[in-house]
Amino acid sequence: MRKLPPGSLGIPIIGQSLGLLRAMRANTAEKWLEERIKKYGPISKLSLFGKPTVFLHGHAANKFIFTSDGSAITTQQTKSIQMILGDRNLLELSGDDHRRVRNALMLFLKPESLKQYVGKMEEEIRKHLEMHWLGKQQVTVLPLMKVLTFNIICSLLFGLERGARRDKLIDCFQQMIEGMCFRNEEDEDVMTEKEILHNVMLVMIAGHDTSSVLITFILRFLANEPSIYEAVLQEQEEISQSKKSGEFLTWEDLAKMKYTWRVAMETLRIVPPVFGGFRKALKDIEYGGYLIPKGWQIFWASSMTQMDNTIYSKPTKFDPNRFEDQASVAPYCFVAFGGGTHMCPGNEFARIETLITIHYLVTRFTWKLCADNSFSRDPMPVPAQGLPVEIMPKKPL
Ligand code: HEM
Repeated sequence: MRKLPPGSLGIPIIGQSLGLLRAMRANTAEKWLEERIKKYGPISKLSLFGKPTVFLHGHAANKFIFTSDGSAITTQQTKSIQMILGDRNLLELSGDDHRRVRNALMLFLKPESLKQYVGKMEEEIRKHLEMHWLGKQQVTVLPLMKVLTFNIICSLLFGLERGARRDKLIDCFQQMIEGMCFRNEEDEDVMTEKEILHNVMLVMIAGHDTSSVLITFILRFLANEPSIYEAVLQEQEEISQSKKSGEFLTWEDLAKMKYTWRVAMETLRIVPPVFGGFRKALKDIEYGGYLIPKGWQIFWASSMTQMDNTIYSKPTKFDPNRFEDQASVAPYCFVAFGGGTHMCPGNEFARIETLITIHYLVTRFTWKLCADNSFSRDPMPVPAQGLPVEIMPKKPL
């Protein structure tokens, strides 16, 4: 007879939701989960957001969740996310429906399309720095990065100005819309109007909130780690010096920003913007000797795997060189972008906007932190006071 995982479902409806939310606000959610793991092991039951839940910890569990075939485990978001994004967004879809909608979205997010956006993103970043950073002595980074990443995603999705660059971009965007509005052999629309709307909403939200947190925390780590800052600066100065004044960055320049991307990955490891996620068991599942009953929620947490000292030595140390040889990072151990069929399709987009922004920030400004290093989760990480910094310009934009 298979048994349920250890742990308690807590009081009806509320269960442990308040405890976890409180811990997230206080930035002690990792500790909260660690205590569970110590007490019950890597598989335990609890009750979150009104549903019986099994919390699974570790890279083997990540693999199990991300690679499970759609007939056993499906994605499921909390009611509040469903209400904001609608029930036909990618995160809610599985199987053929998910493949169809995701393929349409990938027309916009694939590397060949992304190559066209480098100049457009750079324009947005320069404009942003001119408007919000130049001439200021102090800025608050997180809200500004939210404005920037929102403007980038809006400008790429909707705000195409006249000119040769627009003509190029419009082709890509048109491809995405055509992909979404494509008709199959039976002359049916590949995506319904509702799916187009729900997924544009998803890209707008998923595409700016996460990257803004990443860029903000990179700035915080760079301010605290002078030798790492120097190495990033050197990499970016070399690229800057190879260009004529005002010349745009190219796809090849971005490929040279290897160390800067390692810094970004280490930031994503220690402060993943997405703490974890939810799935739902579609049938009774056996895992690790326990039963996960049909209909129960499954909860995974990226932070827990990425701070596991059996995977990353001295996990609290900020060390970008861990990612020098990316092949040495075992599968399902770096899950800031998730994994499997629902793995973030915007990871390359995020990489490009992050690298260009950091390029401009380190080559044009220096900054000093004006608040302590604490942060809370809401549910995304929010640094103390939004990360106010004192800034000094180095050279014109
Ligand atoms: C640092 C930046 C980012 C991080 C850390 C991040 C993280 C994630 C994670 C963890 C998931 C998987 C959720 C799950 O499996 O439950 C996800 C999914 C998704 N992300 Fe991102 N993301 C980032 C940037 C972006 C950007 C820039 C876009 C779009 C331009 C985007 C669009 C999406 C979409 C559409 C999904 C749903 C995919 C699916 O269900 O098939 N993300 N993201």
